[in-house]
Amino acid sequence: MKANRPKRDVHPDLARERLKCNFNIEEVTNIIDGGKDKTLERKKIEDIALNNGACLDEIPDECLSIKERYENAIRKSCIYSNIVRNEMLEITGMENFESPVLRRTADAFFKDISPFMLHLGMFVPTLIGQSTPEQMAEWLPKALDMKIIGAYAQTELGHGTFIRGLETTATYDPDKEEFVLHSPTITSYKWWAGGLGKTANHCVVMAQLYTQGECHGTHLFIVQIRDLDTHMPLPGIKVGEIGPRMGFSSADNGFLGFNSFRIPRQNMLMKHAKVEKDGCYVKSAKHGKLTYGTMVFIRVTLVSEMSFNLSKAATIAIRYSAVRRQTELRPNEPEPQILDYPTQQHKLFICIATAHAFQLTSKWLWDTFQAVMADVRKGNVDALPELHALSSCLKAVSTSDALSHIEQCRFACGGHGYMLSSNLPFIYSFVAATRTYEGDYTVLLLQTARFLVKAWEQAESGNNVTPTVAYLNRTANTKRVVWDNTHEGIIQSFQAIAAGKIGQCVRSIRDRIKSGMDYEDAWLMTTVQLVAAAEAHCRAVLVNTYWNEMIRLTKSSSANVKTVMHQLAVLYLMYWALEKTGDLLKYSSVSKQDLDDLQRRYEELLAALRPNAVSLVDAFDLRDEILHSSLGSYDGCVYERLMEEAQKSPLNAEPVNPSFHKYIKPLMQGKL
Ligand SMILES: CCCCCCCCCCCCCCCCCCCCC/C=C/C(=O)SCCNC(=O)CCNC(=O)[C@H](O)C(C)(C)COP(=O)(O)OP(=O)(O)OC[C@H]1O[C@@H](n2cnc3c(N)ncnc32)[C@H](O)[C@@H]1OP(=O)(O)O
Ligand SMILES: Cc1cc2nc3c(=O)[nH]c(=O)nc-3n(C[C@H](O)[C@H](O)[C@H](O)COP(=O)(O)OP(=O)(O)OC[C@H]3O[C@@H](n4cnc5c(N)ncnc54)[C@H](O)[C@@H]3O)c2cc1C
Repeated sequence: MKANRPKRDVHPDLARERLKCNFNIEEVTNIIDGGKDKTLERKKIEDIALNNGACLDEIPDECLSIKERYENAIRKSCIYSNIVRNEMLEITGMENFESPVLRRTADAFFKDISPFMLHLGMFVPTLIGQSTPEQMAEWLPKALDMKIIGAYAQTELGHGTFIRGLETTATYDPDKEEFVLHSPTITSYKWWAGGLGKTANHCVVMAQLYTQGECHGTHLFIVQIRDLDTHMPLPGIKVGEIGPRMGFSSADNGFLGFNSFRIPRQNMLMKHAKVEKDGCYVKSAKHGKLTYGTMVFIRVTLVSEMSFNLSKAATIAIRYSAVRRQTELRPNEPEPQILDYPTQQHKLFICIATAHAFQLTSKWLWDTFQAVMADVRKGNVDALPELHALSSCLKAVSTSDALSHIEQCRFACGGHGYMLSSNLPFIYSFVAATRTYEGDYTVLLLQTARFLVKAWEQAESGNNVTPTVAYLNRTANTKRVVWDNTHEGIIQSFQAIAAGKIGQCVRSIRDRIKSGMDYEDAWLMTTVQLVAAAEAHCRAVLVNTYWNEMIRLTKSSSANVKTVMHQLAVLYLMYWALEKTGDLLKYSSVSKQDLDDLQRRYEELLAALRPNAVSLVDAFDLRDEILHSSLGSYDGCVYERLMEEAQKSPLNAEPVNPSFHKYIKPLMQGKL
């Protein structure tokens, strides 16, 4: 049911903030969306979804029981998927089913997450990326039409990171032309898959393939797990929900075990390898890791997902900071808006800049991904290692940075930021999971580090390396870069830090080998440094890409938009330079005086951005229905909304709670 919200006048402090804006908000929105057309398309889609849908709940999700929350999420998912199927995909085109607009609009329906998210987010992309044309023709239309609902079951109780260690087996039986899926141990039970517990009737399963007595490693299979009519688990399937967790509370993350469960041979996803009727294994892929393709795809999409989540948190915290007043600066003067405190600006303006940095970088990464995949389709897999290294580190660093900045947004809202009605705790717990899923932070940075060490050795011996590490050709044999406080200088310093750290890792590994260790131990002992080197490389990529994309995308912008976009990018460079002063001192010629100057310029930039702060978050163009926040709505009526939300607490349904008569009164009377 749709709840009606009273229309309120905009809070005078927010109204005054908007009058200070000196740039064209719509132009900035267009840059974020990827062009004027994209903004129009997004707005049209949002109108369709939000004018049709049951987006607001009478009772907040957090006041429902686990079961009620799930059932409500399913109800809304069905409404939303109908709108997606019947109206939105008409606009975006069927091939853009994963469009960020659909993801963004979904937030108006789900404060937390839809149990269908993994169907569209991973099941469908796996069908597209891993099926033969015949398999695609069989499964994809059913999946897009919601005739089947899928999950992605890879992780097991015993293994998430180490995919080669998965224990579920798929053994081919040539007599019946079937695979037999089996979970031999408790640790082999599939665990975590979103939507698997109660919602999905199909799933993609990763299992060790055995045929003709030989194990060929992990492969993907499509498996029906529930009856399409009764929804009962099929015989041989044990499936359920894994229990309450930190977030993801409206989705049914599931477990799944197989007891010699049979599926037809055609259910092995055979784009990159197949098993013939007689059991003969034939590999067609030119790269052994193409079955990991869905993970690479999601890692790429997560960078823009992080921008979106950060833009929500920044909008909430900045609007709140414009209406919140606290502490007299001088006796008898009005209390200032907390946004006037430079410490508050330091917490928050970096969130706006980072949302831009991730958004612009994510578009560039998406284009890179598309280009590499086009090459792969033609049989050229040369660029795959670089894409894997890039998507791994950008996923790791963007999720980790988004998480800590979102926490800063919560700190910036004081006690009220702790309220679920602010939505900051939901955003935080959603993003907290992204640092772990689709590859844990450390594990992915170590993947990037493998690539970097090889690239460093190439550059050291004078060979040209691939574009994202091309800076190694300039810096691999340089000791310290000369400090220069322009944007080019700061970007080069980040590259010098990365090169210096990678070089140090290579030397550590070599020294350890010289002292008698084997390569594996030398690598292991160096992993703390390797993670730091991969993070440094990622920061070098981020600052460079953000800067270049900002310049490219503002070429035809009006002067004030150019200025404000430039200011944000400079803020981003300076913030990270100041965060990494130890590294700068180690790998560049920066002096104490240079760092003091940088600090002063950073503080001046905070002050310069201050008048445009509210308009910069308005430019994210996040409708109240998407923000779900008592603190962040466009009108800024924070206190009215907090009070309104408080009334919805189930504890306020009755003036006296029965526990008073049952426990407190007897306690007071000494009768307990
Ligand atoms: C209509 C309905 C509407 C309903 C409403 C919903 C609306 C929503 C709509 C929008 C949809 C959009 C959704 C977007 C949001 C998405 C949200 C998604 C939520 C996701 C939830 C989570 C899911 C999961 O977590 S799935 C499980 C993921 N698991 C992992 O990531 C595991 C991590 N581990 C690994 O990746 C590997 O094990 C690894 C890489 C660590 C090691 O692998 P290995 O096999 O052991 O390899 P190794 O020996 O170390 O390396 C050998 C060699 O191979 C290279 N390598 C490894 N991986 C790759 C790769 N992927 N590509 C290329 N190369 C690779 C590696 O680098 C080595 O190279 P060399 O050094 O050269 O030897
Ligand atoms: C909300 C949520 C949703 C999920 N959804 C799905 C889903 O839909 N489908 C699915 O298949 N999976 C899903 N997952 C599982 C997820 O992909 C895994 O949890 C993730 O890949 C991490 O693996 P793990 O849990 O085995 O952690 P572990 O690998 O056990 O990590 C534990 C710690 O060990 C460290 N570590 C592990 N290996 C190494 C190493 N080689 N070197 C250094 N340190 C190491 C890690 O850094 C980490 O600190 C989901 C998880 C979450 C939290």
